[in-house]
Amino acid sequence: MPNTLELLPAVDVRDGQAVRLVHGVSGSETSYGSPLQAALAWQAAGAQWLHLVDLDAAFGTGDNRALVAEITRAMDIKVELSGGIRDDASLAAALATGCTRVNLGTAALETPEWAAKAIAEHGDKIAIGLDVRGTTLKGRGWTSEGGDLYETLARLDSEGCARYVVTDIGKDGTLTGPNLELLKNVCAATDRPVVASGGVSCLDDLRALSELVPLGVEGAIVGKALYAKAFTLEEALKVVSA
Ligand SMILES: O=C(O)c1ccccc1N[C@@H]1O[C@H](COP(=O)(O)O)[C@@H](O)[C@H]1O
Repeated sequence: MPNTLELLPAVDVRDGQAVRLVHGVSGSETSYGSPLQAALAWQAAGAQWLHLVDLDAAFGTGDNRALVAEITRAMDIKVELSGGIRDDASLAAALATGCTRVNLGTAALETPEWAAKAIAEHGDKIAIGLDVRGTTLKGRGWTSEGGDLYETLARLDSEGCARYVVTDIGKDGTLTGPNLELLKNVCAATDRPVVASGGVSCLDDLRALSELVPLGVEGAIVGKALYAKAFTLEEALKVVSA
């Protein structure tokens, strides 16, 4: 397990544009232009990872699969791909982009047998996105309820899930700081690495998340703060490598 926090700048794609949402609510988006340019900018700034989300596929309002594949193929860095990966065809297409891993969200809640099969077949190329309000999991673009966080975590642990990406929906896109209590509780409940998502607003948030690395927080997804220029990615990378 690495002893410094990995940073995953996010590019969320809706209708061909890089966007940020507030609380993941469809319609709340602010547009930031070309997702390829955003991804290339994060790579040029020194990112080792890109967190790339097809929001239309997650919401069921179409998809940006061709564009997401083009972006993934254009990257020299590791790519974590998510949004709408829910069956054999979408999983095969996602893995064929050459991404480093994929996140399954809704599928782990609605088709747990299929998700378990994907975990068994693809090992650490699969992460499960645990998107929560309180301790209730959410799927389908965070509009449907999917059960209890800790019960699902125990089931996925027993199925061999390699890693979790934990998003506090109440924090996502709000620049109000990560939910450190939630992350500590999840780390206490599993021995698998956890990637934190939602709420990062300033460099001190990254310092606070870095303190959770010994507990099992492996990385942090950073979105709005970078687009709003609260800090630069270069500054963030310096903070986490200190
Ligand atoms: O990232 C977001 O802002 C987001 C908002 C609303 C829904 C999903 C979102 N992102 C990620 O999409 C996948 C879930 O997709 P699916 O359920 O597997 O189709 C998950 O990684 C979310 O964190």
